[in-house]
Amino acid sequence: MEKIGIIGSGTWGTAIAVLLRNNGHEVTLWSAIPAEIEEMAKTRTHKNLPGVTLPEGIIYTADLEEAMKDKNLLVMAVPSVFVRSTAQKMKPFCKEGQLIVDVAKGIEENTLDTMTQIIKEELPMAETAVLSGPSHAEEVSRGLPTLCVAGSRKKNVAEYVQSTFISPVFRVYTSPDVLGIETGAALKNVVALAAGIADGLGYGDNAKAALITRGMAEIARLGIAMGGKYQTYTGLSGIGDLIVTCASMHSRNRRAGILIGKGYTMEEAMKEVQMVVEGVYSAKAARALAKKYNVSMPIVEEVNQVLFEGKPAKEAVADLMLRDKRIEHSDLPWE
Ligand SMILES: NC(=O)C1=CN([C@@H]2O[C@H](COP(=O)(O)OP(=O)(O)OC[C@H]3O[C@@H](n4cnc5c(N)ncnc54)[C@H](O)[C@@H]3O)[C@@H](O)[C@H]2O)C=CC1
Ligand SMILES: O=C(CO)COP(=O)(O)O
Repeated sequence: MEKIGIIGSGTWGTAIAVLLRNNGHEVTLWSAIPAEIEEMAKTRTHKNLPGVTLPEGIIYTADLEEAMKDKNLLVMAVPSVFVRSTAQKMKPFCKEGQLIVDVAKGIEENTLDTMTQIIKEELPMAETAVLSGPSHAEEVSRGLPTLCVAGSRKKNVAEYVQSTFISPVFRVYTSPDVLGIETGAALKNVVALAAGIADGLGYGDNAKAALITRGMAEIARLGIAMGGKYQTYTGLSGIGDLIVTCASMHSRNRRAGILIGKGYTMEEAMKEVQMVVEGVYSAKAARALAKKYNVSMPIVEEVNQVLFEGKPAKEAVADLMLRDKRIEHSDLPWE
């Protein structure tokens, strides 16, 4: 049995608490918002996970020291925009070699840092890892079969995360490609906004499949330029997560996109979804990274124009359709 502190009690932190508690670990769940965690402790439910009763024995706290004290593993589960400020608050309680597994998916807008890079900057004494893949909280919290990948540069760390999280309903692979996992995780949210917008416009399944495929090409192009590995983008944290986020009714990014496609502004859509829409924050970072690495990302560019420059969604799709004629990438030379 491991002692685990989960930093963040949104839907994902809570679903992970359910998984890890059912795996027999001692689980402490922390929230920055005392009223939120008190309500969860009282009702053993989460407002955005209807029908799920939280298992017995989870410890609920708004005290960061309590959440971190004597823990074998911490899970960073706050939305990406709060990862830096939360890591700063964790500093006084963070011991040498403390393992922190990031599960937040994003790239910081002003620094272009990934989540484990932020954690390392703020908590240099910590050991970091990442857990990612197609894993909606709504399904994980109900014990539905899910597969993820645990990433660390160190094999023993990745394998420790794997053995802590793995269960008959949650299969975990390992990978040394932390950057590939983190870039796939953050960038798929931007493409999922585009997929949602296409749904909101009433465009069909062909358009969806095209966005997933060409979106993956953009993600892999940028990720590989940054140092990620091709195979990672064909794996669970790449195409796997992109598919589920573009297709699932649970996806916050897709749902926000649908509303935008129907004519809502970005702000109205985010308000309506009520949970974090990470793609909105990662979109600007993705555009900046595309520029920095001189990589073509037309879908990311159009999403930015729709979100932040008032471009009508229909016009964005038309502009994607009317781009210059291209070859689909192939290693096979022409005859
Ligand atoms: N929900 C899901 O199915 C999955 C989410 N993720 C990732 O997990 C991260 C968290 O997402 P969700 O749990 O869905 O978010 P959520 O929208 O359900 O929860 C947001 C939480 O943010 C917390 N919060 C508010 N202000 C804060 C502050 N100042 N400092 C720290 N925390 C604060 C609140 O406790 C709130 O519960 C995101 O990066 C998301 O991409 C990853 C995989 C699955
Ligand atoms: O990352 C996720 C599933 O793997 C969650 O995606 P959304 O934030 O779009 O719901």
